[in-house]
Formats: sequence, C-alpha cells, structure tokens
Amino acid sequence: MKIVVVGTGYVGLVTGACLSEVGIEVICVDVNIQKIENLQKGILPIYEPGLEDIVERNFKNGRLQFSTNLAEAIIGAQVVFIAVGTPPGEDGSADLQYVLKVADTVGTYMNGYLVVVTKSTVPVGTAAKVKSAISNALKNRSAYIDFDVASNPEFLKEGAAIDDFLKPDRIVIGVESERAKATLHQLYDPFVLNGHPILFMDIPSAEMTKYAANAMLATKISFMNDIANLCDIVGANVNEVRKGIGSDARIGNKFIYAGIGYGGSCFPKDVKALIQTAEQNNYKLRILKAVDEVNNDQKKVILQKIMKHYNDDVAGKTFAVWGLAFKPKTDDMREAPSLVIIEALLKAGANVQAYDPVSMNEAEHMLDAKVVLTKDAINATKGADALILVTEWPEFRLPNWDKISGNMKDHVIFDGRNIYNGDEMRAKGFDYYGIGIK
Ligand SMILES: NC(=O)C1=CN([C@@H]2O[C@H](COP(=O)(O)OP(=O)(O)OC[C@H]3O[C@@H](n4cnc5c(N)ncnc54)[C@H](O)[C@@H]3O)[C@@H](O)[C@H]2O)C=CC1
Ligand SMILES: O=C(O)[C@H]1O[C@H](OP(=O)(O)OP(=O)(O)OC[C@H]2O[C@@H](n3ccc(=O)[nH]c3=O)[C@H](O)[C@@H]2O)[C@H](O)[C@@H](O)[C@@H]1O
Repeated sequence: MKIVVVGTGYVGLVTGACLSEVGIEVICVDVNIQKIENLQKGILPIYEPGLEDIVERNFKNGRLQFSTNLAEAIIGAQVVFIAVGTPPGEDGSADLQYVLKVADTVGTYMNGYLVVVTKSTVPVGTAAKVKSAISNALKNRSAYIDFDVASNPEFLKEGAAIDDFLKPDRIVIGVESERAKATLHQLYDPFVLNGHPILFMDIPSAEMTKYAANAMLATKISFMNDIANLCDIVGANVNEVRKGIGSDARIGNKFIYAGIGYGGSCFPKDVKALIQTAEQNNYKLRILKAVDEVNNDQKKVILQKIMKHYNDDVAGKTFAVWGLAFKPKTDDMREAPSLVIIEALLKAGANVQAYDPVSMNEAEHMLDAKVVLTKDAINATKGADALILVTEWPEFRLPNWDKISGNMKDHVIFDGRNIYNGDEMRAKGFDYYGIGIK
C-alpha cells in the first residue's frame, strides 16, 4: 500500500513515521522546503521521544520518503492523509484554508481511485467541503476519477505520540463507503493487535468525536483548577481531593491534576472552535465557555500569588523559571503558561532566568531577549529571589536543594504543578506556594 501524508508537523510526521514502521510505503509532503530538506538530512523539526529512531530507520530502508511535490507524490497512492494545521481564525473557528488547498491540489493531480482522509482536527462538515473541493478540481480538468473522503481524527499526545499512535486506545474513522472502510481497515489492522477497537461511524460523528474528546479533557482540567482555587480559599488540599474523587471509577484518576492551566496547540484552540461551531448553529455551549474562561484566568493564578507575596512590587526581583514547554517531554511552547507568566513578570520590572530541558531553541525566538536562558536548572537559580516551577519535567522533581538554597538570594517557591510537598519545602527553609495546596 502506498500512502501520502500531507503536513510534516507533530501529527503528519508521527503518522507517516508510524505507518512506515509497520511496513507501509509512505511519502510525507510539506510546503515548507526547509523542513523537507532537513528531514532528508535526518534533522527533525520537532522533539518527540522515539520519533528520530523510527524516521531514521525507515528513511534508510526507503519506506519513508520526504517531498515538497504533492502532485507527484499522489500518483499511484491509495490513501492521502491531510494533516496540515487548522489554526484558529479571528473568531476562534478553525481556519480550513490549508486543508482545502491540499484538497484542491489532490483533485488537480490525482490519477486513480483515492481515499482522502482528514486527520487534522476539523469541524463537522469539513469532509464534505474537502469532497466538493476535489470534485471541483476534477471538473475543471474534465476528469472523471472515483474517490472517497473519510475522517480519521488523531488522538496522540505530544511527548507520548509514538506510543499513542502505535498502541491507540481506539481508532475513530468516519466513512461513507464500504470501499473506503475496507481500505482503512486494512491500513489500521496492524495497530489494533492489542484488541482495542477501530470505531467506524458516519463522518460528522467522527469529526465531532475529536472535538468532544478534547473538550471533555479540557473540562476535567478547568473543573479541577476551579476546585483548587476554592481549596486555597477554604483551606482544603486539592491533591487529597484529587485522590479522593479519582478513586471513584466513574470519575477516574487521569487528567484531574490542578495546575496553571492547559496550554499547547490543541485544547485552547479546539475548545474555542467548538464554541464557534455551536454559535454558528445558534447554540451556546455554556460549559465550554466557562472552561475557556477558567483556563485563561488559571494561567494568571500563580502571578496573583507572586504579587501577593511581594505586596504588588516585583520590580528588580529575579525569578528562576523552570520549564517553558506547555508540558513535559515536548519542545512545544504554543500557548504555554510560561509565556503569560514571563511576559507579566517582565512588564512588572522583574528579571527572569529560565531553563527548559528541550525547548531552549524555541525559547530563543518566542521569549523576550531580556530573559536570560541558562544552561541548566541549577544555574537558573543563581541570585534568584524566587523559583517558579512551570512545567513538571522529571528532572525538576528531586533537585539538589542544598545547591539551590546556596544559589538563591531569597528562598521562595511558586509551584505551578504541585510537584513538591509544602511541609518539606518549608522545613528546608523555603516559603512555599502551590495551587490549591498548602
Ligand atoms: N499537535 C498535536 O498534538 C495534535 C494535533 N492535531 C491536529 O492535527 C493538525 C496538525 O497539527 P500539527 O501537526 O500540530 O501542526 P503543525 O503546525 O506542527 O504542522 C502542520 C504542517 O503542515 C504544513 N502545511 C501547511 N499547508 C500545507 C500544504 N498546503 N501542503 C503541505 N503541507 C502544508 C506546514 O508547513 C506544517 O509543517 C491540526 O489540525 C491539529 O489540531 C491532532 C492531534 C494532536
Ligand atoms: O488534539 C490534540 O492535539 C491532542 O491534545 C491533547 O494532547 P496534548 O495537548 O499534546 O497534551 P496533554 O497531555 O493533553 O496536555 C494538555 C495540557 O493540559 C495540561 N494538563 C493535563 C492533564 C492534567 O491533569 N492537568 C493539566 O493541567 C498539561 O499540562 C498541558 O498543558 C490530548 O490529550 C490528545 O489526546 C489530543 O490528540
């Protein structure tokens, strides 16, 4: 089977690499020439654990190829995955221009039956738009070639993308023909040897499933953050509450960690896009509006704690910031809480010394030049008044507190992910602030 994956971002590259890993011939296409040239030299555009090995192995054995030429790549292919970006437009709705551009190119150059699959996160109705873009392009060249569209949303998490793709909890596929169903069944069979299901459904349901999944996960997080803020006020401990409710199987113990808000390229954008889909259909998703609002405020909760501690004056204070990526095991800083926190500190006249295990390159072009980027975590604490834990990388869990203590001018910790024990930190001589814990 020959497959084309369009877009070599987190989703496209992981999809292409993992499909080639099970023996399928894959061409990954991107309009970004630099990205493709780098990939051909073995340089990956993103940090994702395990990805480099798979790309290198399959590029060397010839099953995985990289190209900027979609017109050429689709010749002889059976399936095309569209995995390009769907960034938020001005009103928050998903911008489909890149998806539809790919559909138009496919229709202009395809030469035989194809299943065109949207893997990007797209609102209900997008596969129908893809179908009509392809039909129009075919009509323009007076070509009569059969094709099917399908929706196959991706559920991978950055930092765990390879495992999520190779061993998915489920695969969701929206189809409208038996032929497309059979092709995609064959393609995905190697990924469900663990017995997890391939869920075939109609296309609108598949498109909606993706947004509903992300919206539900975002809701769990905002709910817990709201509860954490109340815990702070009434003197309860959200970590205990989490364990208390998480052991109820109906609630579950995953995705209920309070912190400084969800970030990344997906939850913020997908929650907003779903709210917009509802509004375009004269419906109000009241719960999701609250989820979004709580999250925007939550990124500032740690700032409020900082300002309270310093009586609203942080001018001239130096903050060590640990973690810049929106979550551990990725270099992705899109919508990261670190951006909001650092910007506010700089605006208030504070100095920032920051460190992240893998996103220092990203940080160089995403952060103000005033931020001092240090070579390791310990160095970031030199002369600092306070330490802010923003991303819970494993290496921050048990650092050398004696060295840190000796480095710091004053001893305050703002723990945005509740990874330290407040009593233990106080015993080491630190003032300690968590989120919903004492
Ligand atoms: N990042 C993630 O963890 C996940 C993302 N998604 C969804 O997957 C989609 C892609 O997301 P990412 O991979 O993060 O995006 P990304 O921004 O990392 O990559 C998108 C790629 O598409 C390329 N591209 C744009 N237009 C193109 C065209 N006409 N032809 C060829 N390539 C083109 C860009 O150059 C870029 O390399 C989005 O809809 C996103 O919501 C879904 C699940 C997980
Ligand atoms: O559509 C997408 O792009 C993806 O979005 C999320 O994946 P991702 O954004 O990579 O990362 P998550 O692990 O979900 O974390 C998202 C954010 O939530 C935060 N989070 C997560 C869990 C939790 O309990 N508390 C919490 O604050 C994380 O710190 C992070 O900022 C979903 O988990 C994936 O299933 C989905 O495919």
